[in-house]
Amino acid sequence: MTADNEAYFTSTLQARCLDPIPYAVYFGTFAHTPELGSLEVHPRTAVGVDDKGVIRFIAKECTENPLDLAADFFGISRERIKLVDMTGFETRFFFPGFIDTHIHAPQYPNNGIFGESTLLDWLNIYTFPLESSLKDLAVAKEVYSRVVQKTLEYGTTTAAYYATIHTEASKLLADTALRMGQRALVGKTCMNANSPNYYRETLEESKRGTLDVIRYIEHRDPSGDLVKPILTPRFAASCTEELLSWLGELRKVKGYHCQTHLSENENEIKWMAELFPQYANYTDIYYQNDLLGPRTVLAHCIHLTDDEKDLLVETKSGVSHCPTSNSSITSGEARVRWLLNSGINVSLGTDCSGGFSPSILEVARHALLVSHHLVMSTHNDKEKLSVKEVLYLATVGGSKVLDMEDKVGTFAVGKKFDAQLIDLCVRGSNIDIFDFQRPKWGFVERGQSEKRFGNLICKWLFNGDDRNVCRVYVNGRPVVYRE
Ligand SMILES: Nc1nc2[nH]cnc2c(=O)[nH]1
Ligand SMILES: [Zn+2]
Repeated sequence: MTADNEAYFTSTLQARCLDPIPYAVYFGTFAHTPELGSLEVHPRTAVGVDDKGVIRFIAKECTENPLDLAADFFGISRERIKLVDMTGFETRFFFPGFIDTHIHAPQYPNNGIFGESTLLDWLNIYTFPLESSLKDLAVAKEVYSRVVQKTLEYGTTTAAYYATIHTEASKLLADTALRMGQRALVGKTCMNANSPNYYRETLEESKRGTLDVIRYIEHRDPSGDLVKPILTPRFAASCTEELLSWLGELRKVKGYHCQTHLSENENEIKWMAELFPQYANYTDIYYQNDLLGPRTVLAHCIHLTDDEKDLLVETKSGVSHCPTSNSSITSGEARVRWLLNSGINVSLGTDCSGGFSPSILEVARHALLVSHHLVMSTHNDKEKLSVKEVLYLATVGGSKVLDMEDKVGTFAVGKKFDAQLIDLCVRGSNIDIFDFQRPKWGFVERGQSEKRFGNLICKWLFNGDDRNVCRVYVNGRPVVYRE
């Protein structure tokens, strides 16, 4: 740990990860997607959250005073419980926080800057020069605080981040997530081959840096409740076989999370075959080096063969679908339905800055549109993803891929309160709700809520943005608070 890092952390004693969590009861409309293709909407619902940020009770269509209910349940006085009552706002609803399973924090300044490039030239022209500049901790501090703040404002409560090859700057990213209260997996990117001289490490530096960052994160958040390390070989091409197998061994022995890229671009796949001729295919490189498993996140997976898909099924590896990036740098259209039907967990990633948007809501929208494009070429209507399905990928899908299904993704007793409060009618909103479209909850018959609210959720998916995010909670703590 450097003096710089220590000062950064302790200078912010208001670090949100250290704030006490209030006992609270949230009262209003709750929506979530517990199963693929389902949407549940529960008006007048009280959700009680304890001082560990855990949801302890859910009272649907509650007619009691929620504070009395919570005081009884927790066995403490009403004064010690925070009431967040949104029942007076019929166009507001709580939704589970979004989970971004693939984002390159250091690339955030390049969002929207990719020209006409495709993956391999994009890396050399735009990406490596920017990433290498984060060796400077002042640059890293600015970039990381802005990307964490921005993703929180878009409702991302959990993110799996790639940092750079730099050890100290990677630690700073973990500190930034902790300080701002975002749930995160943070990985020091490993690159000891086929990378420019100005942005490459030796095998020894990569191993030492990886262990150093893991130890640092585990020291900062010993329970791993908020921030955890993740092994991050950039992609097979940027690592020697020796580094891949060392990381694979570490993963197998210690059970760490792991993230990398797979089958994104056709030229990339050809390059892998040239670099690793002894392996059956691209996926086999990771398979034989023990990098696949239920805590492994594979970004893209666009051009997989049946054999490769079978390796993901066998190892229970998860996929991060990144449709914004795949359209921007012309990588292709991932066959999400095929992956889901094979039993593979699929989630969504912004892939900033291959993708131009930090918003998982926008990525969900693109996932739906890309699935329509797939139908236009395959003429198989079953490829289409619905609004409910892409919202599932944005929440529950992410929780499964990151092995956090017991913790986040839906509102359920025993899970953490990671949530966003959405207001469809906020001033300046991009969404226009007409009077005849308002939910008018007082007149909704039991069991009709989803029908009444479903179209509003569609309007949110297609036209919503950060202006509609009034509040964001992670682990029961408010981390974004507007008005
Ligand atoms: N989209 C994307 N693909 C990669 N493959 C290797 N590195 C990267 C990266 O930074 N972004
Ligand atoms: Zn990526």
